[in-house]
Amino acid sequence: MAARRFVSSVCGFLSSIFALLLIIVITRTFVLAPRKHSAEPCQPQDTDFIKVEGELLERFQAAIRFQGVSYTPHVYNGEELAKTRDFIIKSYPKVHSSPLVEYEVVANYSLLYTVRGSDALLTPFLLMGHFDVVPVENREKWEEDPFGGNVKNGFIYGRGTIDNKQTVFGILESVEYLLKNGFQPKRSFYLAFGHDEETGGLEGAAGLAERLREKGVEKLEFVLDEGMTVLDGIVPGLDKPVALIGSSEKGSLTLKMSINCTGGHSSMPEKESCIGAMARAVSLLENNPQPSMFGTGPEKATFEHIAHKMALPFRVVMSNLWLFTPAVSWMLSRKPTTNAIIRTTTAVTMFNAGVKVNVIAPYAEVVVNHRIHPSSTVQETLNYDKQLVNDPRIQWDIIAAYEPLPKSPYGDTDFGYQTIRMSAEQVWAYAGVVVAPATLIANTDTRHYLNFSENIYRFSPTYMYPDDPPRFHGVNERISVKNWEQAVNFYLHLIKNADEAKLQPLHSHGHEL
Ligand SMILES: N[C@@H](Cc1ccccc1)C(=O)O
Ligand SMILES: CCCCCC(=O)O
Ligand SMILES: [Zn+2]
Ligand SMILES: [Zn+2]
Repeated sequence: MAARRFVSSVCGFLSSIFALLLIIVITRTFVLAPRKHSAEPCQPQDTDFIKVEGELLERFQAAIRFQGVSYTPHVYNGEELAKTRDFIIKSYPKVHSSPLVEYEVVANYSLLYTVRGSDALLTPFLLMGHFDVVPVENREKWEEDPFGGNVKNGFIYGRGTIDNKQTVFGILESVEYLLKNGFQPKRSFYLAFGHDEETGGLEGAAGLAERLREKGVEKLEFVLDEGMTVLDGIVPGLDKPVALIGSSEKGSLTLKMSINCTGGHSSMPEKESCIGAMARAVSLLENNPQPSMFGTGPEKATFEHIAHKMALPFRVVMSNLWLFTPAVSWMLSRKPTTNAIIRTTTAVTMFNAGVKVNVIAPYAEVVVNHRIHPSSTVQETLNYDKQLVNDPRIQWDIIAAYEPLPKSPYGDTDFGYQTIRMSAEQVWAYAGVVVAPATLIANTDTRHYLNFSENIYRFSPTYMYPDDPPRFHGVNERISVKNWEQAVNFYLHLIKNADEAKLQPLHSHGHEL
């Protein structure tokens, strides 16, 4: 009898707990208002819009043909970068002759523009990008010449089309168009185009930032660099495209692990070679990823901003991360793109060992490239690796390292973030785009500008489907002609939206870009 009473009271207790959980889950899903934006629609139609055809398309194709490759710090194809620089100066006559614009070459190849506004009380903003590119590997796997700028099936193929010539030339096309049409900005703005971003910007961005300081620039309203993109069909549970604005940026740690062995004749091998020991270390690193930080950093805000647009099951889950974090963390870990948002990533990028087929390798070295989650640090990342590998024979050297960058605000009154958001919503209104803050999973030149502003954002107007992320630094990098047109118009909208003294309600847009 007592046992029966005990069981029924336990059941009663559990069912009341379950009922309470259910009420919390439903309340958080349907009652807590999803994040709404501050801007209301119903503004006059904004018909300003650039059609990319003829010379606008040909100019971008020509830009892709320059092979301004940067390899390691201070090692790059200077001749091709000089040609790119000169092509820019020649191709945009209004930008380079308007009395509103001053421009100068910095560190031989980079370009700095000052576009003077009429209202000195408005704090200037900065738009930046880079025109150097990473080398091309596996050329035979490319469908089109990586430096041909050819159009095939509506796509412009080439190294740099999405990293990052679409930004540099999208900005230039929009400023040229605005100046041609008599645009007189109220708010001044700067343009900074670097020539060595792919090797850390030690000459370009560093020199451009120094030049801004020399010109007396102390504060920037906001900075926009390359970064996260528009993702369509990549975030699980979201059938709308999402424009992720990088309000934070991961840190970076590039490590070298090395090991020395006695070497000798391959007819008398030890039980384990240097190569074997290093292969074991690599296998441990790849099979034991750094811990998930999901829910501790900016990625939580990303999902809070998009939850209300997700399919119901996902919406319930994303609105109740207090309960579902482990499940969501597992789900996001399954794809490289979403996994990179929730943890410090580990990429073994170089493995060198061996000198001859019949000689025991006297040495082996491996390079590991970590991108550090904003909730972690360089030291934590290194400690994790060392404890995991736990091999006293291995020497650890840090090649390059810096902490995750400061987080920028994304509130309803933050001018920079809201201006970028509004511009993305205007350009991709036809697709029902959702905009959210996010962590940039890679790295940019923005760390050279931290002293000018707390409002630093990383967003490229690139529209990506599931098969596109591997094109970054990879094979068959390309951008659709339509997306190139959207990129130009994104910067056109951004510059116009930023020219207001304060946030304006969202312009309603009828045209599909
Ligand atoms: N943007 C490139 C190059 C880079 C690396 C590290 C720091 C800054 C830039 C990357 O993320 O790999
Ligand atoms: C994803 C955006 C690119 C990151 C910076 C770079 O590789 O140039
Ligand atoms: Zn790159
Ligand atoms: Zn880039």
